[in-house]
Amino acid sequence: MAALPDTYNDPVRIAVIGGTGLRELPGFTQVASLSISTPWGKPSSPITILHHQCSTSKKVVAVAFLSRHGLHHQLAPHEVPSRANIAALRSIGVRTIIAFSAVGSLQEEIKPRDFVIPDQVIDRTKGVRPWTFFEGGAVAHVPFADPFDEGVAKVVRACGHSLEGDGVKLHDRGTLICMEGPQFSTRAESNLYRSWGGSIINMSCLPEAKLAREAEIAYQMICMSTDYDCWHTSTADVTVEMVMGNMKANSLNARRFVTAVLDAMASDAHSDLVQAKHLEGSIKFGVTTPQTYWSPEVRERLQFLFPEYFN
Ligand SMILES: CSC[C@H]1O[C@H](OP(=O)(O)O)[C@H](O)[C@@H]1O
Ligand SMILES: Nc1ncnc2[nH]cnc12
Repeated sequence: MAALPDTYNDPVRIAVIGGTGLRELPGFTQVASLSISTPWGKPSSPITILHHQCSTSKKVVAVAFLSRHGLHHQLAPHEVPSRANIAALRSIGVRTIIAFSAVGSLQEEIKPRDFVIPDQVIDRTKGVRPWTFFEGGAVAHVPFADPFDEGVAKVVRACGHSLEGDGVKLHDRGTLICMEGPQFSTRAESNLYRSWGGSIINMSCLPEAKLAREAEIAYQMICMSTDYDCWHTSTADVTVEMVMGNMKANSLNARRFVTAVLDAMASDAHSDLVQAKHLEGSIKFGVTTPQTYWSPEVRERLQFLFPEYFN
């Protein structure tokens, strides 16, 4: 097969970040494979540009796909270069990210293979992952009270519900615990998270969601439950085999879900949402360090991220 072009000229507004068990999106036409370098290094994988034909309008939209843990799942959660991933996606025009994640369930009613659209996160990472673009001489603070994008979430929930009864069960909201890993939780931790009101647990929402917010990108995670972690008294404790087994068994539904979301997002009615017009400009007012005090390195980094704001 001929190698794919390594350039793509039009801006790509929507990206899918695939996680465990979703390393590619089969069924979409691959039109380019981009190797992008950023001031924060290289992303987890080449960014594949896919053409997706919307099933209703027949319109063709370009979608970027990035594999969070690398093409061969060689990056542990704390090794994922999230700053490079988000910066590379923004540099090709991305303003909306649909991020996919395999999660453990912390609640009886969220059964393995159910989908959850989280609306809150509790940060249990340990400060070992770089988590901001704004450091080393340029300080910024962005609101993060609602870590996911409610506008995108609404569309995603409607798509999930449209597939219900067809093997898909969807929970509209939930509090996601993002733990450090790579080891799974102890039983005491799992029970603690339940007592905090946690619904699901993973190792990869943060800092991805924080960096997306800093980059003015609308971000929503679609989670698929693969296990009951280790709190449940009548099911076996989580193992990788269990996670992979449920992911594989339900991969068709995961792909149908993502396809339905891309179809919906492609509609003209969602054009402003996909371009994250509602987030545009927020960083301009979030930076507290006047540009005159920026070092050349800081300027170069922030110009890469926001060429339209800082020159
Ligand atoms: C292989 S089990 C733990 C692993 O699965 C999840 O990955 P992702 O969120 O990328 O789907 C979890 O966050 C851990 O990284
Ligand atoms: N139980 C669990 N804990 C953390 N991350 C997970 N990903 C899938 N299952 C998980």
